[in-house]
Amino acid sequence: MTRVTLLESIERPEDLKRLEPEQLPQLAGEIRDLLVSAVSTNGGHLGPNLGAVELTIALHRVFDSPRDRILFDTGHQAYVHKLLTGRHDFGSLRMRGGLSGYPSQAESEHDVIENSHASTALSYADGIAKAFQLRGEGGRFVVPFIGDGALTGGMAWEALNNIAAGKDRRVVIVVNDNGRSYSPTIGGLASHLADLRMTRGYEHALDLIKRTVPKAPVVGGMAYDALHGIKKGIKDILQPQAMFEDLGLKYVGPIDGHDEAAVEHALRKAKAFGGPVIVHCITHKGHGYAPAENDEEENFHSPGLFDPATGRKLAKGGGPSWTKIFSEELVRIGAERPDIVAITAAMLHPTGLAAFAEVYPERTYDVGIAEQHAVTSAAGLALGGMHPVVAVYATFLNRAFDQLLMDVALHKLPVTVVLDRAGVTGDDGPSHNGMWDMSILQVVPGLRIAAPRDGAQLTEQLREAVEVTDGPTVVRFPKGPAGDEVPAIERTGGVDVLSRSEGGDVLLVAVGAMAGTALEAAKLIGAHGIGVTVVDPRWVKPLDEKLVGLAAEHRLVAVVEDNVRVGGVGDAVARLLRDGDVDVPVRTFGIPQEFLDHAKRAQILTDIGLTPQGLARDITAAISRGSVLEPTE
Ligand SMILES: Cc1ncc(C[n+]2csc(CCOP(=O)(O)OP(=O)(O)O)c2C)c(N)n1
Ligand SMILES: CC(=O)[C@@H](O)[C@H](O)COP(=O)(O)O
Ligand SMILES: [Mg+2]
Repeated sequence: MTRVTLLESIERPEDLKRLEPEQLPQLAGEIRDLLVSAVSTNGGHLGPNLGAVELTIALHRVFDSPRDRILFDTGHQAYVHKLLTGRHDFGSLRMRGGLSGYPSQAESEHDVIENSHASTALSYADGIAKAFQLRGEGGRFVVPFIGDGALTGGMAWEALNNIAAGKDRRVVIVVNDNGRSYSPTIGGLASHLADLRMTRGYEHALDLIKRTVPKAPVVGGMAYDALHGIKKGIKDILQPQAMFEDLGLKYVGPIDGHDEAAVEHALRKAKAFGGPVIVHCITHKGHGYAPAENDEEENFHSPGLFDPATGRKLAKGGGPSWTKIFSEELVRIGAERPDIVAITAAMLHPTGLAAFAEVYPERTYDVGIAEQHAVTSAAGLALGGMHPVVAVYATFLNRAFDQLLMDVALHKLPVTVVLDRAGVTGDDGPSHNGMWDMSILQVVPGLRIAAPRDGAQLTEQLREAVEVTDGPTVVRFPKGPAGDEVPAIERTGGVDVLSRSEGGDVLLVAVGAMAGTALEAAKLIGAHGIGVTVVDPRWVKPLDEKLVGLAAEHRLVAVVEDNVRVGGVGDAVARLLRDGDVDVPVRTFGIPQEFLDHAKRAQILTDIGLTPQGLARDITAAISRGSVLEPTE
C-alpha cells in the first residue's frame, strides 16, 4: 500500500484549505522533493520555485482562485501553483504535449498570464481590477505575485502608479523579494527593498504590540495612547516603506516568506484592508535545497539537467556555445577598445557578459530587467563617446524596439545589440522564441543585422559590428552549441559561397545558423539531379547587391531563416530582386506566423520543415512544379 502523500490529496485549492496548519511543513517538503526531482530530469526553473513554496501555499489558502485571480509575473515560479491546482504530472514538464513551464490557460482555469516576459503582472492586475469594478464584481481580489527582479522593470512602476489611484480596488500585490534576478537585483529599488529587509523586526514588533494591546488592562485612553505612541515611534524609526505609501499603497511587511503562518496572517490583513496593498515577503531563492541556496553563479535559476543527490550539473555536450564564443571574443575586443562597454538587463551570466565584467567591471552595467532603459542608456553612452554592446535574449528586444528605432537609429549612434537565443528556443514556450527580430528590425533605417553561420563568423562579424560608427548594428545567434565551422569556398562582395553545383537551378540563401542545415538539404536535392548553389549573405540588412547577379543565374531562390517568414530576410531578398529587375521566383522557408507551443527546438524545427529533409522535400517540389509557392501566412 503506497503512502498517499499530502500533495497527492490536493486536487483543488479547497483540498489545501482543509489541511491543518501543522500539516503544511510536510506538504512543503513533499513539494520541494518533487521540484528537485522534476527539474533535475526535465530542466526548467528550480531556484525561483523552491523560494515560492510557502508563499504559494498561503496564497491558495487565503484567496479563492479562480474567483480571485492570482497572477504570476514572468511565470517561471508558478510550478507550486500548478501542483496546488491539480497538475502533478511534472514528469511531462516542458515536454511536447506536457505541462508548460509557465502558466497556461489551456491547462487550467487558475492560470492567467502565459507571457514569460517580466514586469507585466501589475498592469494585468490593474486592468482586471478595473473590469471587476465595472462589472459589479468588486468583491473579487486580484493578487499579482511579482519578484524583486521583475519589480525593476519600468512597466511595474507605470502600473503601481495606476493601481494606487484605485483606492477601492481589491489589489493585493505580493512582492517575492529574494534579492535576486539571476544575479543580485540592482539599483535604487533593490537597496530600498534591502532597507525594508533590514527591518525584519518591524512587522514582528507591530504584531507584538497588536497582540498585547487587547490583553492590556484598559486604563482609559492612556494605555492606548501609550502603546499607539510606541507603534508610531517604531513606524517613524523603522518605517522604511515610505516609498510605497507615498505612492498611496498600503504596505505590509517585511514578512518572512518561508513562515507560512506569518504569510497567511499578512495576506488576511491585506485582504481585510479593502484597497490596494503591497505585501512584502522576504524569501531565499533555492530555499530548502542546499546546492540551490548557495547559488552565487546563478546556476540554479534555470539549471538544466543535474544530479539531484549532489547538485552537480550534467554536461550538455556539443562543444562551445554561441554564448561562450561571444563572451570570450568580447573580452578580447575590450582589451583593444577602451570605448567598448557592456550592458545587461539582469542577465549577466546567461548572455555571456560575466567574463567581460570580471575583467572590466567599471565598463559593465547591469540595469535590472529594464531592456528599454538598457537601449536608451546605451544611446547616452554612445553620445558620450563610448561604443556600448547591449546583450539580450532576442525575444526581450521586442521590449526595446522604440528605443532602438528612435533613441539609437534616429541619431545614427554606434550601439551594438547582441541577440542571444535568436530563432526557435523551444521548451520555454511561445514567448521565449527569438523569432521576430529579423522582421521587426527590417524597418529601422540605418540599422545593420549580422547573422553569423558559425563560431568563426560570429567573432569576425562581431568585430565588424563594433567597427561601425554611423548607426546601430545587431548580431544574432541561437541557443546552444555553435557546432562545426562551415567554411566558404569563395567570398563575392559580402556574400560567402558555401557550395556550388552545376545546373544552376536553385540559389539557396542560408541565413545564419541555418547554413549547416541548408548544405545538407542541398546534397539531398542534388540527388534528384537539381543543381543547388548555397550562399551565406552574412549581413542580412542591408543585403549585398551581389545576390542579384547570383539569383539571375538560377531558376528559383530559396531563403532559409530561423525567423518568422513574414517580413523576414526572404521578403527582403524578394524586394532586392524586384528592385534589381531580376524576375526569379523567391520561396521563403522559415517560421510560420503563429505562437509555437513548447517542445524541444529540434521537434519544432521538424514540425515547421526547417530540417534538411523538410527543405529538400519542399524545394524539390517547388522547382519541379516550376512554380512559386507563395509563403502561406
Ligand atoms: C523582459 C524580460 N527580460 C528578461 C527576462 C529573463 N528572466 C527570467 S526570470 C528573470 C529573473 C526574475 O527575477 P525575479 O523577478 O526577482 O524572480 P525570481 O527568479 O527571483 O523569483 C529574468 C531576468 C524575462 N523573463 N523578461
Ligand atoms: C524565464 C526566463 O526568461 C529565463 O530564465 C529562461 O528560462 C531562459 O532560459 P535559458 O537561459 O535556458 O535559455
Ligand atoms: Mg528575485
